[in-house]
Parts: sequence; C-alpha cells; structure tokens
Amino acid sequence: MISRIECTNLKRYYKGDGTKTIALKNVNLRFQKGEFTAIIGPSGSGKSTLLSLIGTLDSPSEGVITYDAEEILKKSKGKLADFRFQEIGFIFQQFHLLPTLTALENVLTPLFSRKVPYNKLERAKEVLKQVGLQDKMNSLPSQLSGGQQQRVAIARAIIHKPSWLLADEPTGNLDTETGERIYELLKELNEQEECGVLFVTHDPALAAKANRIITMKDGVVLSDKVGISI
Ligand SMILES: Nc1ncnc2c1ncn2[C@@H]1O[C@H](COP(=O)(O)OP(=O)(O)OP(=O)(O)O)[C@@H](O)[C@H]1O
Repeated sequence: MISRIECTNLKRYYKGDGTKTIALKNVNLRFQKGEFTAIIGPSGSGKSTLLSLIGTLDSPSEGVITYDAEEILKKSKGKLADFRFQEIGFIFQQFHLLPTLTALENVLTPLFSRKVPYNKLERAKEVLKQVGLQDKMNSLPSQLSGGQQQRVAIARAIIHKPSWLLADEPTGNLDTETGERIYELLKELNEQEECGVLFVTHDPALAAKANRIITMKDGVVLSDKVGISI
C-alpha cells in the first residue's frame, strides 16, 4: 500500500506539427495517502496531465515521481499494470461504462483475468451497495441516470481496493446537486477506506471543501493551500 507520492521537477511537453506544447513546466508536489486534495485551474493548465502522470498512464518528459521512494515508472509494462491494479483507481468525467454490460458486470471488469484473494462476485455486490446501487445491479448504463452511472464507475474504481483514487472532473457531467452527492461519496471513501483522493474540478465551491487545494495555471502550481474542512 503506497502511502506517499512525490513529484520532483516534473515537466511534460508534447511535440506535434512542429510546435512544442508545454503542459507541465516544473511541478513539485507531495501527497500523503489520507489527504483529500482538489486540483483546480483554468482549462489547459495541466491538471489532467498531472493526474495521468501520477496514475502512471503517461511518463514525464523530465523529472521524477516516486511512490514510497520507489521510481515505479522504470518498471516493465506488466509490472506497471500490476502496480496500477493494486494501488490506483481512476474516475473520469465521461463514465466510460461498457454499454452492453450491466452495472454488476461493469464493476467486475477490472478483475477479469486477475487472481484475487476474495470472491469477485461478492466483492462487486459489496461495492455497488457501498455506492448506494444495490437495487440497480442488473441495470444497463442506459437505464441509469448520470449520477448513478458515475456511482457504477466509482464502484468499478474501488473494487480492487486501491490506496489512491484519481478523479478527473468526476462531477463535470452532473448537475450541481448530483455532483455534490458524488463529492460526498468520494469524501466518505477517503475517510472510511483511507484512500488518498486527488480530485480535479472546475467548481470552486467543491474545491473549497477539500482538505487541500492545489491551483494550477499554465503548467505550474500557482498555490497549494489547506482547505476549510481541516
Ligand atoms: N496528447 C497531447 N498532445 C498535445 N498537447 C496536449 C496533449 N494533451 C494535453 N495537451 C496540452 O497540454 C496542455 C495541458 O492540458 P491538460 O489536459 O492537462 O489541461 P487541463 O488543465 O486538464 O484542462 P481541462 O480543464 O480543459 O481538462 C494543454 O495546452 C493541452 O492542449
């Protein structure tokens, strides 16, 4: 269980069609597992890039990320996939549910071809219950509201008991009230399961409720503050 993530001098640039886009300029950040952190900033400021790097979905152009002092990105692709499976749950703005699978089947997908020391079906039912969807296990995504679909996506993200939840605008497609409920659910998971949560949002009101608020602009961290809920 990884309890500390440290980013040192992170840079990420993209080269395409002759121009160089600098998504992250020089980011230095540390995260502790118990924290609930909001990342806020204008469009294009580098929030999603930072989350992809921390989630090992992408590699920095320069700089280092360590997980409990280990440079995981240096490992082989297979080892990296195992690391992601054990440690990280992703939640996105678009729920990315498979339309022909039921809620229960969607939640089970991360466990396909994985050996785990628990009963997969029981665990899937347990997490769906945890997100308040015990009555919707056999529904298809098209039969669920946006908020319910995001709950399925959250259940899928936590089924393998990750120590970190990385959420990229999880409330971006939801109305304010539904978004607040999803926020509360993530907060509950942070408190009960002790997952570290990194939460990208455009909503300053939601960000203000986090333990820690990181503001990004033009690829740099503009501010890193303790929020009001501490
Ligand atoms: N694959 C890519 N190729 C080229 N440029 C990219 C790529 N991904 C991101 N960028 C650029 O990097 C910069 C940062 O993008 P990023 O998606 O991290 O911002 P963001 O803060 O998450 O924005 P938003 O709030 O709109 O999601 C932007 O200028 C973007 O155009």
